[in-house]
Amino acid sequence: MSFDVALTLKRGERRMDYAFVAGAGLTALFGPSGAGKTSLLDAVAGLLRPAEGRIAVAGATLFDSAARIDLRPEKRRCGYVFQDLRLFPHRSVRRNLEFGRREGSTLDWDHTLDLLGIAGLLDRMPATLSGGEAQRVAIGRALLSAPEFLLMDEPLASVDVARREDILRLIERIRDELRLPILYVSHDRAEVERLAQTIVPVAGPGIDAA
Ligand SMILES: Nc1ncnc2c1ncn2[C@@H]1O[C@H](COP(=O)(O)OP(=O)(O)OP(=O)(O)O)[C@@H](O)[C@H]1O
Repeated sequence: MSFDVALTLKRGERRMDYAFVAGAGLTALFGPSGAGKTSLLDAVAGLLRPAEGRIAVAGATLFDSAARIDLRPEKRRCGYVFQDLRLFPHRSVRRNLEFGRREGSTLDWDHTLDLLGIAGLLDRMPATLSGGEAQRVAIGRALLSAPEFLLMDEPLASVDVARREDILRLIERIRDELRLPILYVSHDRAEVERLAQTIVPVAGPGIDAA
């Protein structure tokens, strides 16, 4: 199993329940705005503590309330591509990529730059990048941390229509060549149907309340 999740998150007054298992490849969390997709990625990354439940990725238990397991974020070995990218604005692309870099990555530095087509951007500052370029740098930073799996939150959100296809193909290559399990958030059905081996509908708290 790539992802084996059964848990409850509480945010304010809201309670969100998730339960799914997924095999190899890309698993898409699909649902409307506010349904709780980003909250789940944060929980898998170890940035948001579940009220209860269990999270296992590729056979490793990251969180299990019953067994009192709660690995620290840096022990979870995930590459997280945030929805807002979170590149460091005062650091060059090179220094952004070096941050969190870890030896043992499936791809070395040169191959990563090559795969992403970002070798020519190393001396640029994030504010000077287009949406698509910034997205590729954020994906590069995640890959260079030698992750065991990837979390990607709406990676096409800040990419203009003309560059969408490039990023879609890139994500397909990461999925097929690196074979990392990917948990991917989107609210676009066509995108999800193209990319995902497993689709997990996230209905959100509105359904619970009904
Ligand atoms: N820091 C927070 N404190 C309290 N409630 C929060 C917090 N962040 C999110 N929420 C609530 O949790 C619920 C799920 O939010 P979340 O961001 O996970 O949804 P989402 O499906 O990722 O939405 P979107 O597609 O708009 O990013 C929402 O009702 C939201 O208002």
